[in-house]
Amino acid sequence: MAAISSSATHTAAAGQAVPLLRCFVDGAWVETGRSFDNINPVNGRIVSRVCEADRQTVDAAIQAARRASRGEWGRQSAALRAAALRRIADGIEQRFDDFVAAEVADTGRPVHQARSLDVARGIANFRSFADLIATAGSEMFEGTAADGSKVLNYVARKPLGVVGVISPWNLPLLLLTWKVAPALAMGNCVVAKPSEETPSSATLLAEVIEAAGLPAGAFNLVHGFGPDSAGQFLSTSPHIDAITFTGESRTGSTIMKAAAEGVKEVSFELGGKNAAVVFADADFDAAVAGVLRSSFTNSGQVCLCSERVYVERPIFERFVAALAAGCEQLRVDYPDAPGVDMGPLVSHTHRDKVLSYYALAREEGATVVCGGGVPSFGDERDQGAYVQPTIITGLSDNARCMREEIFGPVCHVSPFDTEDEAVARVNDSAYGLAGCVWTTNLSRAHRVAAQFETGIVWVNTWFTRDLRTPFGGAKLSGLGREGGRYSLDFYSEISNICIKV
Ligand SMILES: NC(=O)c1ccc[n+]([C@@H]2O[C@H](COP(=O)([O-])OP(=O)(O)OC[C@H]3O[C@@H](n4cnc5c(N)ncnc54)[C@H](O)[C@@H]3O)[C@@H](O)[C@H]2O)c1
Ligand SMILES: O=C/C=C/C=C(\O)C(=O)O
Repeated sequence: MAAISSSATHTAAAGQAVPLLRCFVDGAWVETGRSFDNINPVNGRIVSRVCEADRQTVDAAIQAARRASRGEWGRQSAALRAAALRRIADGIEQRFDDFVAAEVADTGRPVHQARSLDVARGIANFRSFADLIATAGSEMFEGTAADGSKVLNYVARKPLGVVGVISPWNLPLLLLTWKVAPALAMGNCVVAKPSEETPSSATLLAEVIEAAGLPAGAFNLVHGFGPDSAGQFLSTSPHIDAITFTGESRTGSTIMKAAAEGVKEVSFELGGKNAAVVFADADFDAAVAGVLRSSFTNSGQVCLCSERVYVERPIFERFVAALAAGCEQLRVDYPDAPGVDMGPLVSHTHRDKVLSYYALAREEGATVVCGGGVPSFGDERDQGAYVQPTIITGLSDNARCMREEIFGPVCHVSPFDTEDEAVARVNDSAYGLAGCVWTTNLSRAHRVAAQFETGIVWVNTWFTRDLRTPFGGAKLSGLGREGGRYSLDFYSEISNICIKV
């Protein structure tokens, strides 16, 4: 288990001592009257106990952030804020193994993924926004007043003030820092509420930010759940200036209703039902490997994963056979097992949701090409939240399994005959987050990608990220874009100043 130095000790029901993860408010570690178990999904054992922030604790965090936003942090120069972000990045790097252990304990993901993706991106997120604010200029327009004298118009960016950050459990550190880094970079103060499923790396982040010497109140961490808990207390508070949220679309809708009350700025990264389209002219082996990655990475618990795969008919049977062969070779195992490809789902609750879709697929008439159940290990992992990676075919596009986000290691493969048919079927979705196109025809790549009603399209690759680009979804998949200057715009109050020279 990670060395979470800020934790106290809790005696669990079975009598064993486990860490008690605390909230971080106004520069102090705070215990609250209520707490909840944090469970390791590999074996169902308790990892730690977590303090649940009540309304008073959340309000205290918001008030501390407000004081700090009126203090030095909000007035810091961009150079000093960039230096602070770099200290945070360095602090994560120095405790790299602690962060890896935290992510693995909470999620059961492969250690190699926690190293190469989750923690690496936590560092990169802070460094990329430090670099950006250190070099980002602003706009200036020269003009002429009515009396003929010269006027200068320039754009000024000021902090919004207090930003609420609510993040999900699937890529805990990556997604929390993807919001916290730009929010702090732009001089805001933050109250962060990580998912109740994954509190450990967020707690370590608070330790690193504390050690980096940011003023008390600049960053606050409140643990808890959504409804009637810290998430709701934060998102409905009239004393925050903006809310940035990543999670399910229906949760986003709930938060948006609350934000409407005070006309709060919102940025939403929500659900998806992403499609991959494989043309007959694709590099066959690359497409098979790419769809295996885009369907089963992180046990399918990535918002960008392909749950719908459309394959041009001439190669459909061969592609399904090759994909199934690859799926059956995926190693489902302990996080540190040699060659492990996939760990458990994040919780028993989520496993039951995914298994309910495996059952629904059968009810809707699907053919289960491989997987479709729960692996049997004959050891403690049978008390974990493992499911088999699964491929299904044979459903109509109107089936629930083709329209609802499952968020597990499963994809449905359908044949198509024409490019226009493929595009129409991809876009026939309430979601619009990401898409993938596999083809060696350059004109077709550009033509098809431009027609996807999604915020992101990858061609002959997947989840390749340039942090300067706009990231976000259309339709039910989100509101706004973050990344590069798009984040600077969201996390700033932008004003125009006109000076008669
Ligand atoms: N678009 C993206 O970039 C992106 C990235 C990752 C995950 N996601 C989506 O997130 C979902 C999985 O994450 P999840 O299960 O944690 O989502 P979720 O909506 O259940 O919870 C997300 C966060 O919101 C909090 N929350 C829940 N209800 C709330 C409420 N009423 N008020 C305030 N806060 C509330 C939770 O405690 C958690 O911290 C999937 O739909 C996935 O597609 C999207
Ligand atoms: O599960 C969704 C993954 C989101 C990834 C990002 O937000 C990113 O790569 O910046």
